[in-house]
Amino acid sequence: MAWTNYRAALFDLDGVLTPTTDIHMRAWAQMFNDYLHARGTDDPYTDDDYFAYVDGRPRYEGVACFLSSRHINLPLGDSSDAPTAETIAGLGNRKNEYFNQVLARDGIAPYPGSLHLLHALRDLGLPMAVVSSSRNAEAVLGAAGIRDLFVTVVDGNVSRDLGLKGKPAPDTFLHAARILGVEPAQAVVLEDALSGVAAGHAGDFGLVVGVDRGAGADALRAAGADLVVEDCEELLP
Ligand SMILES: O=P(O)(O)OC[C@H]1O[C@@H](O)[C@H](O)[C@@H](O)[C@@H]1O
Repeated sequence: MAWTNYRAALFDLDGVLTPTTDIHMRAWAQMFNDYLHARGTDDPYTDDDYFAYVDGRPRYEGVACFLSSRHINLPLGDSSDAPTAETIAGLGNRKNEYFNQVLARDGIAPYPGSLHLLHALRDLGLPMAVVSSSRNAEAVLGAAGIRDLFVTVVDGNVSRDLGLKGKPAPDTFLHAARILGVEPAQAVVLEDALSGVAAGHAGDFGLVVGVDRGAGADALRAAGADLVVEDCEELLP
């Protein structure tokens, strides 16, 4: 990987730097299946639903996208909704409780290959940012002990405060590139979610790397990945 051709690296977090996708996936499955069961629906929520409708999107957009695939219409509600509320925000908050319980109980460590790559890029002096839809990104980076490696973290909170469109729109990646002072063509985007790869592609970034943690190499390429790897270790300079 010729990193000297680029001036910045923009990393997605969940599934690229930390194995938090597994925690998110389990939390989503528990929440959606409990909810579908309570509605008396036979057709369960599956991992395929996660990759198609939820992965990489901001929390409430993931809820809305999945429910709409099942023709279930709920009011949006508000982020202050109780986790018991039958609203899009309430269901998202319910999932967030499960996520935080597991994070607090089990902690999180970065993928070893990702940590090697981060250290190698730091040694090259390449500025790095995290661009995550998650509103838990700072907590995950802190728990993983890697927050200091990044100039900036554009997460779900920053994006909400600035009114940026979430992935698959390119806005959050473009915002991070602006903070790092580079043109999109000079930056590499690293993503595991189809929505995130699509965001990198839409932003005309110099290189969009798909990290295949389950979405599938063909699907990542179809979403706009220029290169697909199974682990960030393959990207060492
Ligand atoms: O609910 P959070 O922590 O704000 O995260 C929103 C989304 O953030 C993304 O980074 C994850 O890939 C998704 O699984 C998650 O649903």
